[in-house]
Amino acid sequence: MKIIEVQNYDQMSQQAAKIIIETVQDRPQTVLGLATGGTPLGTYTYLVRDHQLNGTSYKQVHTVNLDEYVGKAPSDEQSYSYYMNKHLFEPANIPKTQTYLPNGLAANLEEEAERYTHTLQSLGGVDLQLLGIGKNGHIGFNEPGTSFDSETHVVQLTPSTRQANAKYFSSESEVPTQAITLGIATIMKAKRILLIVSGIEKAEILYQCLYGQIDEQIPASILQKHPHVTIIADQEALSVVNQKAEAH
Ligand SMILES: N[C@@H]1[C@@H](O)[C@H](O)[C@@H](COP(=O)(O)O)O[C@@H]1O
Repeated sequence: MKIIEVQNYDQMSQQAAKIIIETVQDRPQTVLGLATGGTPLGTYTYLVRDHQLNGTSYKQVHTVNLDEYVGKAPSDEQSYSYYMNKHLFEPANIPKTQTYLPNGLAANLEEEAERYTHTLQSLGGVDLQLLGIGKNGHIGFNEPGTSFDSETHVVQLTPSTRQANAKYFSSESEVPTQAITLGIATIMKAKRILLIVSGIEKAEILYQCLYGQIDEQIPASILQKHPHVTIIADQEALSVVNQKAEAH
């Protein structure tokens, strides 16, 4: 795993955007795996800025998102679909027909999860997967205890995740209780993974993910086994890693 330490959130966002831009310029038909949450927002801002200033084209790119809340329509401001359209797809002019998210309104959620797996396969898999990490070590919406062999599936969100994500809703009770997410095995099939981490509240879990036991209780710990992971983390997020390194 390659760890790039940066000073702060802005530098993390800039560096992550640089890697994505280079990947797309190098291979315009790249399949990008994308994430939501607060962490990637700055990265998307830099991608959009570069698109506007330098004209990097996303016309041939396909995007596959990690997850979507069950019960949220794309027109709903709290859906991940709405978030992606607003922060990246529209301002970077990515053709809508080439962007994919699970359908959180599907009548049969299990079938939708399977359909999403097929979509991903038909695209030939993800070339570069952007990932954030939840405070409990989740990736996508794969909560602690999820099998490392899991493919795309429907999940019950844990109280801690619903609490952490409540800041994007008017109250915690508004946070959906279920989501559809790419599984851990699905995420691990990406050719390259770019994990971005910022802030002191992720410092302990980042340490455990990078140097702790590979354990299903800490979903992101599986990344230790991926052959091509780059982690861009700021000083706060790396503070526990650095403290422990000094102590040795
Ligand atoms: N499903 C998303 C994850 O993909 C994301 O990594 C996590 C962390 O969010 P934040 O970046 O806001 O800390 O939030 C959600 O649960």
